[in-house]
Amino acid sequence: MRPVGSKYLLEETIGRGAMGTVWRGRVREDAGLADLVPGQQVAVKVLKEELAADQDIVLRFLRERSVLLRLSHPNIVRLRDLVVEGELLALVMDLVDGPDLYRYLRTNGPLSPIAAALLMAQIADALAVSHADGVVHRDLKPANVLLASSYADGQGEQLHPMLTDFGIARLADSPGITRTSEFVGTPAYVAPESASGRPQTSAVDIYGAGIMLYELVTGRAPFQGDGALQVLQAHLTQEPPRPPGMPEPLWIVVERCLRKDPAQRPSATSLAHALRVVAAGIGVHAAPAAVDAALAVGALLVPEVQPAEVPGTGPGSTLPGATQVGDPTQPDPATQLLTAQYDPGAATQVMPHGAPGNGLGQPTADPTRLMPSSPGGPFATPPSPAGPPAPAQPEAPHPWQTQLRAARDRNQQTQVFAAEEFEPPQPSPQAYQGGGYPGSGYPPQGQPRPGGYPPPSGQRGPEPYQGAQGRPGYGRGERPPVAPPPYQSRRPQQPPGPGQRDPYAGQGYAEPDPRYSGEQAYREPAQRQAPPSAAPRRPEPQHRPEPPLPREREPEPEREPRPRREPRPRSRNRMYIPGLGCLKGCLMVLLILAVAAVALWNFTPLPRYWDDVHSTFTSTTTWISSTWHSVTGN
Ligand SMILES: Nc1ncnc2c1ncn2[C@@H]1O[C@H](COP(=O)(O)OP(=O)(O)OP(=O)(O)O)[C@@H](O)[C@H]1O
Repeated sequence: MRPVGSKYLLEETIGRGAMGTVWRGRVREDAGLADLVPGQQVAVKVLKEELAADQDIVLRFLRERSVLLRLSHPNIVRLRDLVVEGELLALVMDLVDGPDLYRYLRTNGPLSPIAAALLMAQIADALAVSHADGVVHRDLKPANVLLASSYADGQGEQLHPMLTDFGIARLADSPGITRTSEFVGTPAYVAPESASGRPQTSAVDIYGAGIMLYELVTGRAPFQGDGALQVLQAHLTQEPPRPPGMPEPLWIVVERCLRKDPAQRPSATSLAHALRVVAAGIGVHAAPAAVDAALAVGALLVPEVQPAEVPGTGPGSTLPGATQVGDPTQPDPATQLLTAQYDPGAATQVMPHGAPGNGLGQPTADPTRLMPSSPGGPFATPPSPAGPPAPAQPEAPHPWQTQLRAARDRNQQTQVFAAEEFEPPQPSPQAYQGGGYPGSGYPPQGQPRPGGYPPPSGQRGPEPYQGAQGRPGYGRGERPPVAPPPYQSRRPQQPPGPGQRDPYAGQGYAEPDPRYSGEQAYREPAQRQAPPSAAPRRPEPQHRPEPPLPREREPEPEREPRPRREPRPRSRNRMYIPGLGCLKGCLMVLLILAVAAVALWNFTPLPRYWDDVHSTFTSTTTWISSTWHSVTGN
């Protein structure tokens, strides 16, 4: 075990991201902390050494310490401590026992519109609190939403979304790491103003929430592209396509969140409220008033009066000579980057705003130098559009690369890797062909990914990460199996019986069957197992119980028509007589019985026994008749 500061011990790696390595750790017995118990498990994010070695980041880390530490909300992963020790910079936070939303979606497929709305409403709650405190997340994406297991009486396991990585994007936003022409973010979720170097406000988080909402329901982000810059350009120039099957009220919310003009996006508070109204009004059992309220949701989406600003962004960061997207005098960046591959699930990137002529409004920055990537990878340098190619120079390693290499050589325990080493394994688009979401890599709704998390909570066996044991042996890409949450649930067919309370009446989502717990309660009756005698309980529920987020009832999947039965092939025997098969069998049985009878009669003492029985019978009847005659006298 490795000490971090004087208060924590690192036990093992949980996962790795772009900014550092996340460890499962423990509070030391002699730590003497007010709000953490000795021995309590924590998650410790050890930032990469180059971040820790950056004076500017350390200063910002310390300056923002108090605001980040006081961010407290049931849907925010609580930051407990910031440790600065020599060249080590670490964030200590609550350990969350569950998968992140990105992994969850990849395993279980998209959510129903109601479940997605209710989940995002909770994320919007978290954003409302942080925006009120002046903290903009700036890197909203499913990988930054952790799903904590919680146990509520009679409801089994539920997954509770918690937003993490507040302030991290800002830490990486240091001149030592990024240049004025770069930003931190994940291309699929980046707001147009971030992509083009305009001032950023809390509205960038609302944009990220809109992208996430779209993705939760459809399984794919609205703006796609082969290269990162293509995706960024799509954010700037394309309108999001309305996905088929998305309920009108939910689409109204998504569309408003994805407005190019940040001033037209709703505040986090109004977004949370609107999403709950939508969730209540789009279910199959929604009351007419709830349906009407959901259709009028547009009126609830009011912009923030004074949005929190992201310091250091804005006109100052747009350097002279920058070109704008859509500038007809400049070559199209998309065509420059057609060969670059783009991974929508990739980790947070430090991205260039653009090279001359890339149309993204920023001057030269060699993308390959920022986050070292494999040749032809996400940030491969586009071919220079203008002038003859410069003579090939052996490329000097970027300071980051040098530092990373040195860090790896120096320190085996706190592992620091180059970005390309963290790439999570991506399912091939073919993996789920034949259903689901083309190109998303997600399995079809409700269908677990091969080798994914095993269903359901009732069948979940003892797991190595339960209770105080933590999650030994699981790194990024090796998260322990987690049962699907009630988001996957279905509404039971029967209404609640007499005297049974319907806890979800009027909310448009399912009533659980009280005889069952957890996911079982929301299954179709035919799919349920026998009711358990008692719902298993965890000794210490970690989070406040949330109402389950069941799926609305989905239409029965269309059954494939039965293949026409081929007529039975006729016997090749031309003398075929219908029914003879049966007759033959009967005759054969009779023959066997006859042979057996003859054999019995001839080769066993049966005839003798028969004679004995016969004579006994005859003498008995003779005796009975003579006795009768003597009694009656005739
Ligand atoms: N508080 C926590 N409790 C439990 N697991 C965590 C916690 N924070 C992060 N993790 C896990 O650690 C892994 C790495 O997280 P990290 O935030 O570093 O990377 P990321 O979010 O996947 O990528 P990025 O760096 O781009 O944000 C993820 O699998 C995440 O689920």
